[in-house]
Amino acid sequence: MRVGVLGAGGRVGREVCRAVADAPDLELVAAVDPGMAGIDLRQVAGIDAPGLQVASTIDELVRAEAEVAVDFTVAPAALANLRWCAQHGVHAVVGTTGIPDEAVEELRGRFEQSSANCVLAANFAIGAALMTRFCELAAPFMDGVEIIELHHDGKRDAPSGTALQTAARVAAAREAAGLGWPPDPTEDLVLPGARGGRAPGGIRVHAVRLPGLVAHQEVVFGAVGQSLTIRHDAYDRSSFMPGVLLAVRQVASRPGLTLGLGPLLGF
Ligand SMILES: NC(=O)C1=CN([C@@H]2O[C@H](COP(=O)(O)OP(=O)(O)OC[C@H]3O[C@@H](n4cnc5c(N)ncnc54)[C@H](OP(=O)(O)O)[C@@H]3O)[C@@H](O)[C@H]2O)C=CC1
Ligand SMILES: O=C(O)C1=N[C@H](C(=O)O)C[C@H](O)C1
Repeated sequence: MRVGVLGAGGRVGREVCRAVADAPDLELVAAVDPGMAGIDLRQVAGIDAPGLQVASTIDELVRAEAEVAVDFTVAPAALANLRWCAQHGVHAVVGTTGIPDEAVEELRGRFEQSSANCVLAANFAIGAALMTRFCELAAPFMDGVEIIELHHDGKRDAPSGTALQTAARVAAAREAAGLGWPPDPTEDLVLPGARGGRAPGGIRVHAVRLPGLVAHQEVVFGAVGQSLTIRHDAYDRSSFMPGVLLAVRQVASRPGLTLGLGPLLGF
């Protein structure tokens, strides 16, 4: 499988370049990142990729005959890249967050019409996919729930894509169980924002940004006399790579657009 990485100079993109280059069944054929165009990939990602320079535009994927594009960029760029992939018949594995729901639906239509497929997941860490699944299981049995996500201080979007996905799945599980929005008893909001943002389904989301953190999330459920906390910690960006490689290997056999890692893991 010939793979091109979009956002190759970023925190996650560099890790993806290394993971693809190390995988015996995959070939790293292109690396795109406009801000680092022309720089040798050995310098950018610290891997042995003789002759591979960072390219400035996605058109490099055509020249390099890439079969799969892996996108870890920023939402507006990812949206343009994915439209390009659907149009040019290049499969896409996407981890970029912050793409609005309506745009995801537009992309679903485009990939349904395309010879290429797309796997889009807000979190490629297998532990994070399990966290979301465990939250769905807990949701019908607990009265209240709030999400606290904690990330490094270089993160551009808030709240995280993982938190929004978790909120959506927990809200759907609550609704299926006949539960409404979680109770919110605050009467006097002394400091605006103190109760976080309210995701669809009424679930409160709190975003923490601090140096030293990587990617962490706590989902706290409450019921009379008890609480249940489900937490996932990514201490290193290598944690996302098994999921990314799984998606790269499976994307050609999953028609249309697949949302989340769950379907690839069998849940
Ligand atoms: N799904 C998952 O498992 C995970 C998802 N993420 C998400 O991935 C995304 C990237 O995160 P991270 O690596 O930390 O961010 P970075 O800012 O470190 O990396 C993004 C890179 O993409 C580059 N870029 C911008 N526009 C383009 C373009 N059109 N083509 C190619 N490259 C482009 C940026 O360049 P410049 O800086 O010059 O703009 C930057 O080098 C975020 O949305 C984040 O939330 C992160 C971790 C895991
Ligand atoms: O920007 C990050 O770092 C991460 N982004 C993703 C998100 O927004 O959920 C996944 C993970 O939390 C790391």
